[in-house]
Amino acid sequence: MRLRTAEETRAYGTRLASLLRPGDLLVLSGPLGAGKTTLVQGIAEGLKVRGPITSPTFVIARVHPSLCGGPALVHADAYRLGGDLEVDDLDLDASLEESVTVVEWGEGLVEGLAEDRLEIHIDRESGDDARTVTLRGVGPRWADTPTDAAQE
Ligand SMILES: Nc1ncnc2c1ncn2[C@@H]1O[C@H](COP(=O)(O)OP(=O)(O)OP(=O)(O)O)[C@@H](O)[C@H]1O
Ligand SMILES: [Mg+2]
Repeated sequence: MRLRTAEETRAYGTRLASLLRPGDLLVLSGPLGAGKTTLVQGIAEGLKVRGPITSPTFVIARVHPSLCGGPALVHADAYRLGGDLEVDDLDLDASLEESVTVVEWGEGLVEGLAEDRLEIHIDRESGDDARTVTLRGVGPRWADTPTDAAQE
């Protein structure tokens, strides 16, 4: 899926949110400035959670409670975790089973956390603002979920 502007990336995240359920884990990878946090902003809008979504620079993870009785959004930045600390160790004021958890830079770090996860890779293209997003659902949770539903 090609996303030409930051606005398109946000709108894509908002559509993606309609597929999400409590307990879901999303692993976002891609180079610096790819648009991972931008995508999370769209997901947050779709989930109707309290913002703002910013890069979790001084904290490892932030909990964004729902504004409508739905799941909270846990937004973590594994870039700062460094080692193999697990999100479960963070002692967040939220239950991961009841939340949607999104980990930026989680590739290679959080795989052991959950057998079910949606891997989202964002790549930059040279020259302009366009990004390419690739989804890969892993585990039984995603086996029957047509993730391309978010592509329309
Ligand atoms: N098509 C696009 N999709 C997403 N962001 C875009 C796009 N075009 C331009 N941008 C801009 O690129 C920047 C992406 O920043 P963002 O913080 O979302 O990236 P990131 O992947 O989270 O970076 P980091 O690795 O530092 O966490 C923003 O300033 C955004 O406005
Ligand atoms: Mg970011």
